Amino acid sequence: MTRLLASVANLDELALAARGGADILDLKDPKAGALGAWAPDDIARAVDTVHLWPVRPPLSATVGDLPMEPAAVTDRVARTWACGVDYVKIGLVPSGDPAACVAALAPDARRGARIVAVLFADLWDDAGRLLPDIARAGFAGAMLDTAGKGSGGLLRQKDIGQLARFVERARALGLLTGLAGSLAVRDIAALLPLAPDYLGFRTALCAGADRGGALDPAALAAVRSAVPNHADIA
Ligand SMILES: O=C[C@H](O)COP(=O)(O)O
Repeated sequence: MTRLLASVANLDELALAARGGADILDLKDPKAGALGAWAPDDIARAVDTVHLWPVRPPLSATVGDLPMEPAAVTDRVARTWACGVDYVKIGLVPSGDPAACVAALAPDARRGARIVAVLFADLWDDAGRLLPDIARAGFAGAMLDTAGKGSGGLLRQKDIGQLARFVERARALGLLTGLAGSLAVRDIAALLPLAPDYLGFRTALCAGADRGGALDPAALAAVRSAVPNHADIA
């Protein structure tokens, strides 16, 4: 079953996205880059907020667009995980040493941190190349997204066959799988047959598809109605 991940920029949007039926709430500052991070205090506040709700959707948090230096990456992932989220998303880019960063995170994963690697379809020729390392390091999942939000979106960067191979390869390695990257409502029907664990959205949830603008409940409702709701089906 494919779930809907909604990236939210603040606590108001966190509540709006939950009310709108998002399955995974992703704490991200869209104005601060592809993986713009919330401040740690705000992440902790979001964790406290959802703990008061009768039904608590999983929370993920991004760590910012970091250079591929093991010390920087491990520090940010550990600090974000310590805030109490369910998943920490870390972007991997081909410059620097992404493989060393993945290996350096293995001890955190062994201690229980659920880490999701975000690979960027517009930066990696073979986005699946690092998947075996990611699985070996004990990451919880891997997703494909786009770094350049003006790059036309995921389906402009990779064709359906390439996306299917990425999802299959990650799944075969035991990883949760996600797809994102300026996805629009019209893209959803083509992606659902690949059965990723989740599809991620920010741009499509905002009025006028303005990623830095506010989350629009009507836009979220349109996305929600295109991604079958597992709660309705169950
Ligand atoms: O993780 C999901 C992303 O926040 C998607 O953002 P986007 O739809 O603006 O590419």
